[in-house]
Amino acid sequence: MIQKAIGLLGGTFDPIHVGHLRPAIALLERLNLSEVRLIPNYIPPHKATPDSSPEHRLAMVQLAASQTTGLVVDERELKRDRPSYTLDTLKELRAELPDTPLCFLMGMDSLCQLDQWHGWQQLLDYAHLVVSHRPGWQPDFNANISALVKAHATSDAKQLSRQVSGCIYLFDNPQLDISSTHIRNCVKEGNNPQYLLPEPVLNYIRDKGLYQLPVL
Ligand SMILES: Nc1ncnc2c1ncn2[C@@H]1O[C@H](COP(=O)(O)OP(=O)(O)OP(=O)(O)O)[C@@H](O)[C@H]1O
Ligand SMILES: O=C(O)c1ccc[n+]([C@@H]2O[C@H](COP(=O)([O-])O)[C@@H](O)[C@H]2O)c1
Repeated sequence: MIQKAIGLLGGTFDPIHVGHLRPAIALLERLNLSEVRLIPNYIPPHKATPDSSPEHRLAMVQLAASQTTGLVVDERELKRDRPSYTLDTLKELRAELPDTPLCFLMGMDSLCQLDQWHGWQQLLDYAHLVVSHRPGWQPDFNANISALVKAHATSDAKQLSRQVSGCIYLFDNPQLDISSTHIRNCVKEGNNPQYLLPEPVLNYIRDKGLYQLPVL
């Protein structure tokens, strides 16, 4: 029997912010998910080395999750000493949860570049993709992504509970112009990023002196 769906939000989370958390909470409700797992990556496949260590990024994700019912932290990618390919994570989760719909959440920037991901054509064999709109990223896809969306898109949220994988759902979320890059730059420049991220996460950044420019 098919179980209640879960959400998966992978990210570098350097640091985690409201642009991650609001769509996660709204999708928990919209898709009637039993939980959303926040999955910090170890080595981001397509990004420069994060400014802060995996330990700090995990601690910030834990602080954010501890404030919100339904958000939990999944540390599995931090335990793999190699690039954090989503396909590997989804294969592991599918083996553990064969009857559970897996909804991999991402922003529109990620969907627009999905055909650069490792094994991208197999992702939908293991999970649904649930995509939040993000300022600066229009759904004007290249030929690969257009074909993928055309073959798999559904506007029926309930479809994601009826099958365990294989759908693309575009979420009509309010767009939040927030990024980790902007927050890191705010801190570096001595500006105040309050309200763009949870207060305990900002306190952690200040306590640990993260994202400060090196003193020359
Ligand atoms: N403001 C946002 N709205 C919608 N989705 C977002 C937003 N910010 C991040 N995401 C999504 O969350 C996931 C993890 O993002 P990530 O941790 O790389 O944050 P980021 O803000 O994009 O980081 P950076 O600025 O360092 O590139 C990605 O799928 C990304 O598209
Ligand atoms: O599997 C891949 O090739 C791949 C390529 C780029 C990003 N991802 C994953 O997508 C999520 C968001 O990535 P990022 O770089 O926006 O933090 C995170 O879980 C990454 O590990 C995965």
